[in-house]
Amino acid sequence: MEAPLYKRVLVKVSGEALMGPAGFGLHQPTVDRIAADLAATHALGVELGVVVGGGNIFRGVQVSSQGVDRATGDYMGMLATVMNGLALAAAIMRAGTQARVLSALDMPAVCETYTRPRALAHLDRGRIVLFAAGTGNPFFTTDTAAALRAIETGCEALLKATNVDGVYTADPKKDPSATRYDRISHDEVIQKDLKIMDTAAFALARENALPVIVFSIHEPGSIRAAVCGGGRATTVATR
Ligand SMILES: Nc1ncnc2c1ncn2[C@@H]1O[C@H](COP(=O)(O)OP(=O)(O)O)[C@@H](O)[C@H]1O
Ligand SMILES: O=c1ccn([C@@H]2O[C@H](COP(=O)(O)OP(=O)(O)O)[C@@H](O)[C@H]2O)c(=O)[nH]1
Repeated sequence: MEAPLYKRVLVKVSGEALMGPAGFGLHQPTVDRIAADLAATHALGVELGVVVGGGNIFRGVQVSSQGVDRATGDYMGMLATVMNGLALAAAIMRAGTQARVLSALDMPAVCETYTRPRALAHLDRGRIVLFAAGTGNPFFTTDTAAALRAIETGCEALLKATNVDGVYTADPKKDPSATRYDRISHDEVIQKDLKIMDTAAFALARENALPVIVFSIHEPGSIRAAVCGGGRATTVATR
């Protein structure tokens, strides 16, 4: 029986992870697979917060190049994360685990508004908490939201479930000779400008000694494996 290394973690699920092979929007079998992995991780007794991205639907920078101002584009991006949060929460509940969506932007007819005490109360009661609408501010990313919520809610690690199986010496999609780190410090990631998460997110993680585990979401069961210290991943931590 695998044993979890952590009592409470924050999982960052990118919007793109939810589109699967579809190329845009939500691919329901992929959403269900990720929801099942989250539910199985929760069943190990781990308290789970999840920050969902929105890149499968909308990114602020895309429209800002087409004439919509950046802040407005970013609010549209944050709304996309709320849609993803609702879809993922519904899938988690279908998998038999309680889940709640807390949005950084007030939309009481749709879901609860994020407050730290509310999030902590849900986590204490064993519900998976989905943090939507990023930080609630334009010019930020959901990676920064993930680091922020992880620290605010006392998570022991940030699990970044992404397209690649770890942090490389360079972007592996552009440089085939790039090699993967098993372990690296926050300092080194920032100094070498390794673009797996934005610098604001890594700086926040470094200041608060929050380990970041980077692994591929395409591998079935990878969230559960990462929580148990298994699978292929890079650990970013203070040396
Ligand atoms: N040094 C690096 N190591 C690993 N991946 C990198 C690196 N630099 C850039 N990348 C790219 O970062 C991408 C993951 O970041 P991003 O697309 O922002 O993730 P997400 O959408 O999961 O938040 C990978 O697909 C990879 O191509
Ligand atoms: O705190 C935040 C988080 C997100 N966004 C907007 O929401 C979009 C979707 O988030 P992100 O690109 O981080 O999603 P992911 O890459 O994880 O799918 C971003 O492009 C931004 O436009 C924002 O303005 N503030």
